[in-house]
Amino acid sequence: MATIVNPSSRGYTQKRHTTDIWILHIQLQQGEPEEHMGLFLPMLKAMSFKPKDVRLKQLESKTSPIEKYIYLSNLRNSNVHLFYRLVLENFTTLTPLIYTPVVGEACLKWSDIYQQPEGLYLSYKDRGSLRDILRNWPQPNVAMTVVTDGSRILGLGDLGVNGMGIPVGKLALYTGCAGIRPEATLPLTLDLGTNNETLLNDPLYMGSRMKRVSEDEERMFLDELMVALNETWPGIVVQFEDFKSPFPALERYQYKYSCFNDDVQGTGAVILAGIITALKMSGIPVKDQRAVFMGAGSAGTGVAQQIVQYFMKEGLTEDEARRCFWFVDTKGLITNDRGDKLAQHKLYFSRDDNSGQQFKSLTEVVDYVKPTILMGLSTIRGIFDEPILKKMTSLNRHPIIFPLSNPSSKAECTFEEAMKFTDGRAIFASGSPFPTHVHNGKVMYPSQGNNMYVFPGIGLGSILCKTKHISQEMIYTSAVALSKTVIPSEFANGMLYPSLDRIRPVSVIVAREVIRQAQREGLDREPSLRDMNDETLDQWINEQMYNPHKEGRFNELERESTITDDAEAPFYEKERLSAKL
Ligand SMILES: NC(=O)c1ccc[n+]([C@@H]2O[C@H](COP(=O)([O-])OP(=O)(O)OC[C@H]3O[C@@H](n4cnc5c(N)ncnc54)[C@H](O)[C@@H]3O)[C@@H](O)[C@H]2O)c1
Ligand SMILES: O=C(O)C[C@H](O)C(=O)O
Ligand SMILES: [Mg+2]
Repeated sequence: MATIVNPSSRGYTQKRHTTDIWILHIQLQQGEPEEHMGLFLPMLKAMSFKPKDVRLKQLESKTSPIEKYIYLSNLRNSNVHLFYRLVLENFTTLTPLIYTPVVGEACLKWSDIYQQPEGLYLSYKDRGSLRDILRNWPQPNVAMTVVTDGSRILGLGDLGVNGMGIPVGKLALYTGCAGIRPEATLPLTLDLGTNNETLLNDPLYMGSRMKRVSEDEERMFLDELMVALNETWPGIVVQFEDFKSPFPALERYQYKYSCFNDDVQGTGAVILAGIITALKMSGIPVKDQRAVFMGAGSAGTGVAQQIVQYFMKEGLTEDEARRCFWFVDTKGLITNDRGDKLAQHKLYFSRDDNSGQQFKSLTEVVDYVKPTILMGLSTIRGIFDEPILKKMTSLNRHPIIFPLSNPSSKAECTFEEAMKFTDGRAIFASGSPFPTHVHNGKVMYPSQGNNMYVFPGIGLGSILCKTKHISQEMIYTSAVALSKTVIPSEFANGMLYPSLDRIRPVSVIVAREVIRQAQREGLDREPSLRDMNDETLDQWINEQMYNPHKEGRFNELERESTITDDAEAPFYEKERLSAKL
């Protein structure tokens, strides 16, 4: 039977061995039947052994996406560098498992699948002591936090503390995409109650069994939190995530602290970048664009505001730009004379040119507006149905169709539906990933307009230049920078975003442009970066980024360990590489 060479015989201390070899060894020791070891046999016979290969095989052997999610979470907790090495080497295939869509399922089941603490939960009872609690966090140098109150997790609604999957997942992308060191990230979930009855009645639910606190109470809690975070880790960048709208914290804090709301601003930036490229593809000038937005929440209005800014830079007046948008919410087209009191964030886009007519359904609105762009941020799966998509195709040579609701189960249409019902003519981007589709023998490539293209670079740039706050122009600049990263071959394939395989260099470009904009506005507090030209700055940014390939012990093991037929099994010592966290 094959056994594994004792690493000390190759000059390694046993301590250096990773958990991977231990797992293989235990399985062999237990005399697993050969058919069960099928996955491992070729590796055991191979001369060159790589822990990451074993991990990928083990991952493949998990049958359901949620098992894969749990497997990867455990790997991150037991061997953080190996986890990030795998992520970086297999970014396109692993991202859907560590983030959307599978993170949605993980959040739905969070209390059931809970394995270990992966972030900090602050509950309403903790108010008055937030600073002391933060000081107990074992990491001295936290630079970035993603914070949610779980009140609107993706398109899945109020999931209370089960929303922790989102800060954990987004921060994994910060590390993966932008090289923020894992120990410099703090996943933070506020337990301010939940209005989700299913959770309140679930004996396994880990959050407080109380209804959500009032808006005023939440605001006071956030006021204390922002002070506490900045006293504990001065200059920390705070990303607000998945708070139910209306969420006034952005207006309250954006000029006081280094913070941004990813659902409003990150979404706005990433979708603007996609729209800039989509307009080039469609060939229709800005002044002739008519965009119907299904869903008028934080993301929808955030996206439209960014596009307004772009249309103005392209020569429209603010009023002309604003009038390119029609919003639909649960009550139909948003108009001034609809008869209900509109939420503050909807007022700007409310129509006054409807001549008293009110339109309830999306179909009626599409017939009335004849849009060039259809944007979905409504959480209604399938609302972009066959008749709507066909209608868009009859109106446009290349209709721009963006079903952005997450996770995939909430998407307004799938890529396949979009291709089928527009005869392959749609210019498409979704929030969650979809597979390629063959239409009339031609492979069609979906674009994923996900915030992960911008928030890592926004965070990285903000941290590195020590910005005083994150301005609207810095966000806008990230969008323009992203739009310029699409290369001709991607454009030719109908892709609106760069390939995810290039996410690190793309994040460097976004970070650099965010820094440059902070410098233009005098917000930066790291003057040495001003003297660098772009090339030097890019190189410097790269040098600051966490690179799992250069970290620690397993790197040596990767290069040199082998498996032979007759050696002793290694000693296993559970060593938490993430112990710093
Ligand atoms: N880039 C991305 O991938 C990205 C980024 C942010 C948000 N999103 C997704 O966008 C969706 C919305 O996010 P949000 O922050 O705006 O949420 P939100 O709760 O603030 O807004 C949701 C909007 O949808 C509308 N809506 C809900 N049900 C409706 C119905 N039956 N008919 C018409 N309108 C309806 C609501 O009126 C509201 O205006 C979520 O699914 C989220 O995951 C995607
Ligand atoms: O950024 C994302 O991946 C998703 C977005 O924040 C969302 O809420 O759906
Ligand atoms: Mg979000």
